[in-house]
Amino acid sequence: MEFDIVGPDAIREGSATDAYFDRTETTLRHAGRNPRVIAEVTADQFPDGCYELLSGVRDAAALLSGRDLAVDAVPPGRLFDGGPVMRIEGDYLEFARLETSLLGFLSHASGIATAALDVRRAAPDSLVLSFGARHVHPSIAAVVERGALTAGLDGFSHVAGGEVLGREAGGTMPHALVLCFGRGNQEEAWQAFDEAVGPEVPRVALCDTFDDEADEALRAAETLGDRLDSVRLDTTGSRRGDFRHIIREVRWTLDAHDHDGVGIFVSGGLGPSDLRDLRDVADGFGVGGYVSNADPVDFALDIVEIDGDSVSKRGKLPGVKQVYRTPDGGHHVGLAGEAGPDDAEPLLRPLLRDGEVVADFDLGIDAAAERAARDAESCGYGSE
Ligand SMILES: O=P(O)(O)OC[C@H]1O[C@H](OP(=O)(O)OP(=O)(O)O)[C@H](O)[C@@H]1O
Repeated sequence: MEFDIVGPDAIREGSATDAYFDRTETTLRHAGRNPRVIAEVTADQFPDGCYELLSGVRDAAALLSGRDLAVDAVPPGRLFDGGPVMRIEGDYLEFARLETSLLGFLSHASGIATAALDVRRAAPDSLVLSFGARHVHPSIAAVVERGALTAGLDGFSHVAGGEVLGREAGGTMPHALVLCFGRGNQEEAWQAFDEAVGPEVPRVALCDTFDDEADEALRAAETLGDRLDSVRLDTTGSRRGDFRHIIREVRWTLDAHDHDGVGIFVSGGLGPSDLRDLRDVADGFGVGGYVSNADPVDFALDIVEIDGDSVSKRGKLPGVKQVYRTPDGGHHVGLAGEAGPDDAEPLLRPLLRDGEVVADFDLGIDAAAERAARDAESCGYGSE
């Protein structure tokens, strides 16, 4: 049996498309038309103060590379608010059928990265890990984890996603491990984990499986002593009551027994408002669904110039555009042929020429994360 996965070959050669692009190609070839066009990928036409974080540019570059196209793009990790994030110039039939996958790459990845930035900004000084790959189709696990890292989260859980990204996944123990040792035998589970895993794995004991969190946390600390890095509380929603109070009680109990070096890591159904509420009492967070289940950004691809003439469908803005970041963090959209605002930085930069990624266009995760952090600060994204 095969998985329901559209493979890389179908994406690259363009059968991963909507059928109407097949019809369009057939019709244009029949009519002998293949105009030179400029098309832009845009979410909102005008800035409205709601920034989003761009991701997926690397996959877009992989899709469009090797073709006779000139592509300009906003680099991954930049925040945007209205106007194009990508511009493609070429014969229309060179890329018509790629629109479906191109928009999917950018839309899904940017939605996830934006949600991850919400989380990052909610707890800027806490350890925050991405746990949400379990909620999505495994074929996009690397997209989730790249988005998390681009937004500045500190790590992620998906092993194969990490292999795609060239980064190592992190994690300690699930409830299943503790359950396998049985009720009343949590010490055995924590002890066996400590004996079994490599020294590089932080000893984080899951302390909510059978008994009271404060009780289990103390037992874990007494079992592993100085080797215990942290306890993880993943108290299920139906038993949670006042999670902040539970965390403070665990902290109190650990401190009262001279285990003040043991950190408290919490997870389970958390989003930005929870992190704001808990960031002063917890040392770290695992966030899953809030990031991985984010709505995709509503990108569209629109032709804005054909054979040198400005054009657009109704409701879209004709003409080739540039987007700018001003020193105060503002985002501006203007025609590419006109001057931008004073001291503004143009954000659309050459991405592909002659089928190759332009040498200084850095598609790496670290560069993207640095841009995201800088932009979020300058735009005041998510500051409360
Ligand atoms: O709720 P999210 O933010 O999406 O977080 C993802 C999951 O991580 C935690 O599971 P855990 O690692 O404890 O797994 P387990 O319950 O299967 O042991 C938590 O219980 C969530 O189910």
